[in-house]
Amino acid sequence: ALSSTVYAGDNSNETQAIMFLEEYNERAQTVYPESIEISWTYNTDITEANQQAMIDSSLEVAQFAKDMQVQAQQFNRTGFSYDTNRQLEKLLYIGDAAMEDPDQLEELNTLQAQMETRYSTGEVCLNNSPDQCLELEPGLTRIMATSRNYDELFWAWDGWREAVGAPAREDYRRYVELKNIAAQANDQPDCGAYWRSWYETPDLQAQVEQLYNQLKPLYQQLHAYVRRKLYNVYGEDFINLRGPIPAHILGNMWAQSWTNLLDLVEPYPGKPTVDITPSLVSKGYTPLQMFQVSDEFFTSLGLIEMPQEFWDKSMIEKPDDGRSVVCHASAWDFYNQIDFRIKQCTDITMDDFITVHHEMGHVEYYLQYKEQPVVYRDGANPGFHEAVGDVLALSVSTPQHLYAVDLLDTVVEDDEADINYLMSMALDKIAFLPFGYLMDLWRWGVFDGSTPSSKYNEDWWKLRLEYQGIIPPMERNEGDFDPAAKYHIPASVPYIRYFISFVIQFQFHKSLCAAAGQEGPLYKCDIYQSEEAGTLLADMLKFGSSRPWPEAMEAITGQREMSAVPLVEYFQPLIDWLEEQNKNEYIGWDGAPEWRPAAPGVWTGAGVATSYSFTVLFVLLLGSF
Ligand SMILES: C[C@H](N[C@H](C(=O)O)[C@@H]1CCCN1C(=O)[C@@H](N)CC(=O)O)C(=O)N1CCC[C@H]1C(=O)O
Ligand SMILES: [Zn+2]
Repeated sequence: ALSSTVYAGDNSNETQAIMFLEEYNERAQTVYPESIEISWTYNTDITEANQQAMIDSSLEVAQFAKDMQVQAQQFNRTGFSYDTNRQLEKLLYIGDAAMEDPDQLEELNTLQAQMETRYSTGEVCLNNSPDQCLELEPGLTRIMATSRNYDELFWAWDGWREAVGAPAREDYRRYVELKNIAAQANDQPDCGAYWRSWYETPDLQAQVEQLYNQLKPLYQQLHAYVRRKLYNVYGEDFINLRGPIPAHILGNMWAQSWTNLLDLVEPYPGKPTVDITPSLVSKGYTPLQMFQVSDEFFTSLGLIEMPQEFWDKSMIEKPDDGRSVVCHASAWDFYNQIDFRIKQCTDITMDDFITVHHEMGHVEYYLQYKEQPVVYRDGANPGFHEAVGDVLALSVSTPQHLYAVDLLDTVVEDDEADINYLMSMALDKIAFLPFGYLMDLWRWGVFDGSTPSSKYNEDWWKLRLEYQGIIPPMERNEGDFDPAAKYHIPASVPYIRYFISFVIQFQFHKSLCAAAGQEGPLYKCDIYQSEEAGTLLADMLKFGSSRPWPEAMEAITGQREMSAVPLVEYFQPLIDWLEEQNKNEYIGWDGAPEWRPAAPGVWTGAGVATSYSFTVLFVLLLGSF
């Protein structure tokens, strides 16, 4: 609906409107590619000059978007066709580019670039010695994934927040003010409302809250079971069996995925592992081979292969020439129907193998809708874009598939092995749900003013306790700014899309499995080489954002709603198993409100040095007898 800021002109000539849209589509495919290439240069070589070039270029693109908006506003759209109307509307709401004051837009772009640079170059140094510094990828990520030392984990967790969290607070406070000014220039009350408007779903918040409440019992069961297992490892000083879990011992810097705890929590340890990390390493897999295996899965469905330019220009490994890069993995559409890339500091792990599929899912979507007008080269909604790669990964991850493509040497098919597999999937998909939900619960509160900057960290940890059932290993205060330790906050990338994706990907999986003629339990389905499944998916992807997302949902699932039912169906055997396992556990974490974990010890890396020197000393002593 049009209102004060964005008004209608009086030109009712639809032929002129269509000619304008065609001219826009032509010019956009020069303006955007040039700017995205400059952004790519910064992302793959962080320097002051490249950062400034990106800021300058984004100001030029904003001017182009503004010029186009003024032209789009001349039309009176009331009598126009659905498609002309929809295309024009996409040109009226242009995000930050709508800001009236160019100085404020430059300030905002500079803040966003500075926050991204701080995060991407952040590091934690041992004993403050500059030659023992670790960046997030791969150093700190590997520690969070593999260490079982409570103090070492705290060192990495706290050091990262000290390096990139607290220092971002003031930038973030000003960023929020400017983002809200931009939102109001797009006729929205605040930035959270503007981000939600992309879903064209008036009751979006109510819908995601309902989905979360339907899934909360699954999460509480998993939380209780994992808490018990962590209690067996870390003991009663650090784990209270009726309370929240310390945030730094869940195998991930943000506790958003618990897959790295599989060796601690596996229900039936005797079975062959479903984690292919050892296989990838022992078989000498390279990042390129990981990408090729993923591409082969996509093409086995009849989907479009990655083009030559993708292989020529992507960055799939962290450079070793001293360059600073934005390691956080991402997929890139250059909006010229030719250039599509992934930038990933790929580590040889199952986590990164899954991420490769996630990113390639984005590129597949780009390829499928590249014939659409530029204004429609987007997901049906942002959650759809996040779901594509993950849907395929649900098939790839099955032990049967991994065995078939020689990524697992042995596979056992019995009830216990199935429970092990479902546990490994739950550690990713169920553990994620509260995090995927709370990230934007916090940000929506920040943008609408209910969370003032004086309560940024307090409200963050309130949500982390209420939804994730985790607690900081040490008392936090407003001198900290922990949300900025997660990429999407300083990088200004909305997050509810991932929560939505984790729900709808199981709806898509169920429909694609039916199309592939797979009859067994949903968690065993593998759509590999099914052209029927591929066609069903591709036909929806080709829509881009040309139709409202319920139509895209209907194209795949035959109905128009988001639903948690397929996710619950997929995990049902594990839910039953967990309820049995947990029958004497305290479910939830409100049973010890006064409890706090004991303080972590100081980690100087001495743990390694001491044990090493002790061994040497011991051998010397032996030798002297
Ligand atoms: C690893 C992944 N990186 C994002 C993604 O791929 O979504 C990157 C960075 C932000 C947006 N982005 C893109 O690539 C977009 N250009 C894609 C598009 O919209 O076209 C990521 O952040 N993930 C994956 C699981 C949960 C979440 C996390 O790791 O918390
Ligand atoms: Zn994504």
